[in-house]
Amino acid sequence: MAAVLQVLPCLARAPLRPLLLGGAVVRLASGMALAEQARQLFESAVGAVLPGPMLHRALSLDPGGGQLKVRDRSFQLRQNLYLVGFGKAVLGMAAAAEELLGQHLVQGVISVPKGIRAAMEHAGKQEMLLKPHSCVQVFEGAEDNLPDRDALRAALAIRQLAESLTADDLLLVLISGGGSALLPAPIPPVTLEEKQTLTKLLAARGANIQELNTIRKALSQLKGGGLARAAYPAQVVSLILSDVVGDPVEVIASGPTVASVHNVQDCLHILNRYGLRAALPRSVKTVLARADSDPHGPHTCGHVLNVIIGSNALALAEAQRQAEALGYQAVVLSAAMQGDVESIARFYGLLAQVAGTRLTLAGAGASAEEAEQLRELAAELQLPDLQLKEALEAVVRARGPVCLLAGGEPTVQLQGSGKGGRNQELALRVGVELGRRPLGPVDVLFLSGGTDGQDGPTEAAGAWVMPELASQAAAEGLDVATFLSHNDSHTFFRCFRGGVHLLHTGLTGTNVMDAHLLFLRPR
Ligand SMILES: Nc1ncnc2c1ncn2[C@@H]1O[C@H](COP(=O)(O)OP(=O)(O)OP(=O)(O)O)[C@@H](O)[C@H]1O
Ligand SMILES: O=C(O)[C@H](O)CO
Repeated sequence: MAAVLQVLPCLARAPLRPLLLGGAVVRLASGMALAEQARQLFESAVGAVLPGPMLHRALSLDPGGGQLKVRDRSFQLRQNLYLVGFGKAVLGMAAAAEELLGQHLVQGVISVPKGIRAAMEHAGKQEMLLKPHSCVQVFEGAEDNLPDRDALRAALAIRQLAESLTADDLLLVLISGGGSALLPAPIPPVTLEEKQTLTKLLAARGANIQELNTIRKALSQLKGGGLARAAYPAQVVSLILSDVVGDPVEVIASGPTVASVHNVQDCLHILNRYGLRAALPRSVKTVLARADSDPHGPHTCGHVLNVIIGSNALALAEAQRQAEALGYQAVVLSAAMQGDVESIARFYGLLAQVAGTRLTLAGAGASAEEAEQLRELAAELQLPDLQLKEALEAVVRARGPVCLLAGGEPTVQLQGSGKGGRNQELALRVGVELGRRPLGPVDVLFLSGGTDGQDGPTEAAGAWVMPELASQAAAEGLDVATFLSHNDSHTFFRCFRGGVHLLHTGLTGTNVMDAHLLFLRPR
């Protein structure tokens, strides 16, 4: 994420509104190009979870300025407000907090990705930057999302500030995705390098974020509630931007203000599962053995208020509202899209086929076989919040344009050395799926984008596709299957039709995983 130096101003556009002409709502859905609408809805999703709007929704000062309200809780302010933060979106969150809290803020320390201030400055995103003489100290580190010496220095400064607080103080903690790598404080004798190696090995062997962060918590002074313990007896309010499916506060950034419920057995199971138990460094074994005999048991965090202030579901809800304003029948399918990218692509292909047929033939038992395949695949994917039945019912009722929205984080098993990201790979695969299925007399478009504005190590946020993709590509001499076999989706989209299918937003300053938009418009 840190490598991108360009942020386009398009995300600052006003929210979409239906046009009012002579009192009548002009249904833009019938006129505006689908691709442009898709881009705008994606931007509206991201706009709902930008640091400024999020912080303003979560925090308010009473008119006298003596009380800080966080949701339904009030905190007395008397030169006792401190701030720490860590994560990819925390620079903008801290800037918004500083703007809102003004001189009430006594001191702060944040840990953010390397190069992020320069990137935001370069893009003219002043609202993502702290004021020139800010009381918040900024550390940049964790290049490539890996803990490093700079991030360690930041973590120690954060710990020092937390430990200096008293029972009269209030600590505001800003947390977003990428926070784990930006807050490394291994328990001695574990070294930073040992922690780095173990994390890399677990990730490379396919450990999911829950497993990875369980291990990180066991080896860290600040994760798994450690930061909250360091700040005790001060009150702690954590404002959390979720980048994990289901918004589990104990997993996001490894839950530094949430008491850990895992024990050493959980860690050993995970290390066993990935064949890492036998080769553990002595230091790691020592720390795990010590934790096992910890007479205090799990620590509580009664002095902490953890609040999710931004999530994928929130972003999708805003895009849904805007789609409805454009005249679409809009349904959120799921904010927990997880699984192999190939299966997810097949899911969207089948969904477009079933929905397309129902939309144009009004149900009537059409595409029963595909509907069954779709249900089976949905069951296999085990998406906890999937609203498939509701979405298909809405399609039958619609008799007009439909927008199905979803979000989450599919997985790509990297096989080739190509350039791409999970959104571009998903879009490309969905393009192929759409091309090989009968969809009926309906225009279909699928867009997939990373809400942080950077999909994998590319400068694009994602891409959009239509059913004609594979045939148009072939006419240009591009073989989609070859690009896919090398995970080379970005190279494909750069070549295909001069790159017009790429979604470019630049770094957005937020991150709530990915958004998927499927449009069906009867011709
Ligand atoms: N060539 C490629 N093709 C497809 N996916 C890729 C490719 N290279 C990397 N990826 C995927 O990109 C992801 C890493 O990129 P990125 O930094 O955007 O994701 P992330 O670490 O989950 O961070 P964030 O949550 O901020 O998006 C991984 O899921 C990885 O599998
Ligand atoms: O930092 C982390 O642990 C991941 O981004 C999940 O929040």
